[in-house]
Amino acid sequence: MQLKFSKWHGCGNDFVLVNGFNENINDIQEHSAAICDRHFGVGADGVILTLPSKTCDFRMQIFNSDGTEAEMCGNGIRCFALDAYKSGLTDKLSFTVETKAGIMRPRLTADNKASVCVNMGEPVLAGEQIPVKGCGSEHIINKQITVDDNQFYITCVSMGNPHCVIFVDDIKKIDINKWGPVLEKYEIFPNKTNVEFVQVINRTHLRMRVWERGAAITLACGTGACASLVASVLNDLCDRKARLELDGGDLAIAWDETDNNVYMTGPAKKVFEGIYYSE
Ligand SMILES: N[C@H](CCC[C@H](N)C(=O)O)C(=O)O
Repeated sequence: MQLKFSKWHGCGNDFVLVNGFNENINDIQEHSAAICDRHFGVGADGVILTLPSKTCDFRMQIFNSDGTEAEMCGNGIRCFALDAYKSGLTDKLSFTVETKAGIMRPRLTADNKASVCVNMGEPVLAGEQIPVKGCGSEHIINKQITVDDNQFYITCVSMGNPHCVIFVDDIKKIDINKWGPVLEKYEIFPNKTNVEFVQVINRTHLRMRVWERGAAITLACGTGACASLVASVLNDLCDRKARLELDGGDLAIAWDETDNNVYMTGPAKKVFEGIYYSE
């Protein structure tokens, strides 16, 4: 297989983007883990496909570096949108993208600097829809769980993909490599979950680190930043608009009170193009 791709990142969360209009992408999911391998492949947190859609301007598919398909990717869709515009697939500055998490609406800034605002839709809070087992339609806000004799207080939010948000006093003291995988696969999460650890700096500044479902620690997670903002508002720890400071950069997240949609604004950067060869 030969595959033309472009390599992008959003706050250091990096992706191999493949244009499904031109490339043969039939069995790409089974190759996605190999493509993402940082020694034997291109190296990335995920593979993102740009595809036609019957209902929207485009369709986006996202595969994690372990080969699993996710419903949505916040950093990825900013890269997706800027790539679609810069590669001439569209001349529109705002358009619709069909995803497994619903229709997303990226908007590019007129002077085409590499900042993209995305309407990420409404957060889902009912336990059974996130999903979190055994909670019915209850919202999971600051709920105590005990995992391997350790207590955690979790707030769960879906942005189309599941997130478990945990507030900590000092982000530097959390062993994410230990607790991330344990919580990702914890029994109450039937589809597993992304895990965000959040330190509240003040009511308009959150510091977040993430263990991503299917990708382990990444430098940033856009859907996770949205979920972290929503969880912080639900716990009255921050305002509805805040700076999310991630390992790889900052995102501006706002949960609009009038339309209940979450808006994410942040950078997207193209690093290189190439051809991937697989035996
Ligand atoms: N690992 C995530 C998908 C990528 C999301 C993240 N990279 C983002 O920017 O939102 C999941 O399985 O739900």
